[in-house]
Amino acid sequence: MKLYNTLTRKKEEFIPLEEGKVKMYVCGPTVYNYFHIGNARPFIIFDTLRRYLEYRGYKVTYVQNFTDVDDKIINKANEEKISADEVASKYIKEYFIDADGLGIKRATIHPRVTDNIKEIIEFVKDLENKGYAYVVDGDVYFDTKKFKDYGKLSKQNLEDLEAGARIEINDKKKNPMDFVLWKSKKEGEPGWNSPWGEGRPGWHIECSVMSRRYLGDTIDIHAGGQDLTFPHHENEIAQSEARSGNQFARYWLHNGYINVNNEKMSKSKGNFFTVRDISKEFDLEVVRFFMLSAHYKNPVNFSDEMLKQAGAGLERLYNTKGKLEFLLEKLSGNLKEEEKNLLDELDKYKQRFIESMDDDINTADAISVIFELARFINSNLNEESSLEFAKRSYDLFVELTNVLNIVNKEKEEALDEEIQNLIDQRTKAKKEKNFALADEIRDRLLDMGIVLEDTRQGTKWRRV
Ligand SMILES: Nc1ncnc2c1ncn2[C@@H]1O[C@H](COP(=O)(O)OP(=O)(O)OP(=O)(O)O)[C@@H](O)[C@H]1O
Ligand SMILES: [Zn+2]
Repeated sequence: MKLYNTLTRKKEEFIPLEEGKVKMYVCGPTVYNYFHIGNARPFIIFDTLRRYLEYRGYKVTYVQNFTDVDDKIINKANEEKISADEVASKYIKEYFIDADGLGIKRATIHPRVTDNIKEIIEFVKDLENKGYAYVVDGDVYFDTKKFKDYGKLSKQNLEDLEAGARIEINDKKKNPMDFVLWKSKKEGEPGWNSPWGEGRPGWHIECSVMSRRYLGDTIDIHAGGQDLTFPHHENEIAQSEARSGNQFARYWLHNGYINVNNEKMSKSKGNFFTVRDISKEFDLEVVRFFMLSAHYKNPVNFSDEMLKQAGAGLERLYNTKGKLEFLLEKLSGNLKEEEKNLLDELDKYKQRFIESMDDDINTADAISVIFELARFINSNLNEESSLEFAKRSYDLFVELTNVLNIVNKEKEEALDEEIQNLIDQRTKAKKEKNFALADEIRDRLLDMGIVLEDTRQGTKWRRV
């Protein structure tokens, strides 16, 4: 399997450190609000990578953190006159409601920063002892000049970074690119005792610490949105590698942006849609399907129209599954002679699906293969087929859709009453010579798996 590694700017063969096992860390949400469709992208994409790795037989340990101490959380707590911990706990609960709706599997561990303060202090202390950190008035900074590889992920050297940086004036830092590891406590903020006085951790240190605590000094995959490459991930590398002397993460994966009118969806710009709001109008499985329909590195423009299209595509796959389930109940018998060649064709879909996913988790191509499989099933399976062939087709369809965790909800069958109602509308339309409407209703019924037969006694129907 190949993955595009931001560190080398190349698609590389994925070889885990330990055979058969994958250690993976994904930067999680800052919990002060419902998360938006842009934030949902890394959660869905890297959940899919994890599911695919598991499908290929790896044992995956998957860590996704919650940033539960941060300026934005503190501001929200002060606005609402509750504690930062209450804000974070509320939105962690809400996170899981939306993540479940999106079909995102729980991480092996979902650590919170505030449960790791002791480990963070120890880590910062180590950096200080090794000469990579300095203290000014109770703040601790990382000394970027001391870490010779600084800039290796974002491929910029320190001088260029400094020249291009629009960094706030801060007289306490020795160099503009230095970043805070520990911040002294200010009025109205939560704080913990430390060797440098009361304070709280900076942002970047949490991921270095939690990744090390739960996965070890060197991990296989570290992932997040493209905006995290610099400075967040660059700083994580500096902290972790300065401390351990070993490589931190071997494969760095970054997803592209979800945009609105070609601008990154973000909380600060206000151009965002929360998953919670979208869930009032769409089944969240449609959002998952929409995300997986594009390659994860490509930018994607988000709109209602795109979601509707994704919904229609998903519906087609449900219809194929419905047809297969119907046939499984009806058919009998072993493979027929003429079906033997078709079995080879079935297997080709599986191979092509695997090839697509092996190519830097190309879910867009993998979904195209599933659509082709659906077309194959629709044209090669009917009431004359054998049960065995229907079963093989069904098993493959379910196997592939399960890897992406799509098309696996129980859909209610269209009710007879609803069908009769549509047939009556069509009969009326035909009487009124509105043939376009009549045809439209017939096609709609066909999409629901219902075939009409006009007889002298009136219109009869049956399931496909
Ligand atoms: N528009 C977007 N498209 C794709 N990924 C995004 C987008 N916005 C944020 N992300 C990713 O979402 C994840 C969660 O990050 P976090 O909760 O810190 O959001 P954020 O970066 O504060 O969001 P915002 O940019 O809206 O303030 C990160 O991996 C981040 O890179
Ligand atoms: Zn992180």
